[in-house]
Amino acid sequence: MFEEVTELNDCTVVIIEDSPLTQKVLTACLDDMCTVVAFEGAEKAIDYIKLALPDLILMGWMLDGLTGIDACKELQKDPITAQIPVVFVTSNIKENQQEMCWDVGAVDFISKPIVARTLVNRVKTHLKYKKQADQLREYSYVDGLTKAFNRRLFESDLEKHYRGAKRAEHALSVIMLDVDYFKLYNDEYGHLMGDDVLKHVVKSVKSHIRRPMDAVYRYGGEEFVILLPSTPYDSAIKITERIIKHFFDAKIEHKHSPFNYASISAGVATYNAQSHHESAASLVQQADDALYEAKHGGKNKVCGANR
Ligand SMILES: Nc1nc2c(ncn2[C@@H]2O[C@H](COP(=O)(O)OP(=O)(O)OP(=O)(O)O)[C@@H](O)[C@H]2O)c(=O)[nH]1
Repeated sequence: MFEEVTELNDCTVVIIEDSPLTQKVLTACLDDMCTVVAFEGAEKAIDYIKLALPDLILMGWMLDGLTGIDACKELQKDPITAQIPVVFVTSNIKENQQEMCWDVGAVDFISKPIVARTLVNRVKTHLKYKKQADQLREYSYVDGLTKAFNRRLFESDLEKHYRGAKRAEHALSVIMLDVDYFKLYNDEYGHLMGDDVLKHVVKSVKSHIRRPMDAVYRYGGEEFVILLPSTPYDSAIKITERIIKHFFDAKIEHKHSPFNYASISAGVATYNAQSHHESAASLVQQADDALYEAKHGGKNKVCGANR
């Protein structure tokens, strides 16, 4: 099931260590294998980790500012950074201190003085595990045919982004997309060609959503949903218009469509501080209602719920 993990040079290891000498030794041992970024203090390191999402953290026990234990607790609070394995680099810590490390999510220890070969092999093993875990997560959340994310991930991302939008008073736009006259397309050109059309929907979407948090999910058979966090209604409408145009401009022959080519319709709904959505589900329902309007108002177009 796994592709064998052989290349580690696209991995990043963050070292958080207040001793410049230990930092130097760790970096020198690892930087032939992967990218290494070193910090003396935990606060700056945490800011970097939240943005860069490295593959492994080598954590000192005492650091400038927060302790290694405090830094781990901070990383555990965020479900995304909590997934990054942490290895403590320590000299003779007591049993109860080791317990504290396990309690805050450490996956291993490396003892000082550093033995280069042990360090390299341990780091290699943890990086391989991390890559395999990432692959597995991806397989379980990605639709095999279209490579969009699947419905299961959509439900959890929707809830997460909806809560985030409410808390931060940001906008959250939801776009429902559906292929027009798709039953007729399948009947005329066959299921395999139909599958290619679905792949093309995702390609069109992916070429127009660029922010790291934007994502497209396969919602059902020929229906897709896009989540655009921190994206106001007008921008979501513009992006959707571009996606619809990009898809149509591929000129995929469809002789049973009045447009002669395959097309998609879309509905947009946006949560913002002024809108009245009781739940994330009601936001999706609004986008779905807008999609229904687009379908019944001629197709190959977008309708919005927040006009
Ligand atoms: N090729 C292919 N077809 C699929 C897949 N999943 C669903 N479908 C087909 O999508 C079609 C959806 O048909 P309808 O719901 O009637 O929608 P439609 O024909 O597009 O009609 P409108 O949406 O009103 O334009 C059905 O024929 C399904 O078999 C898939 O994975 N691959």
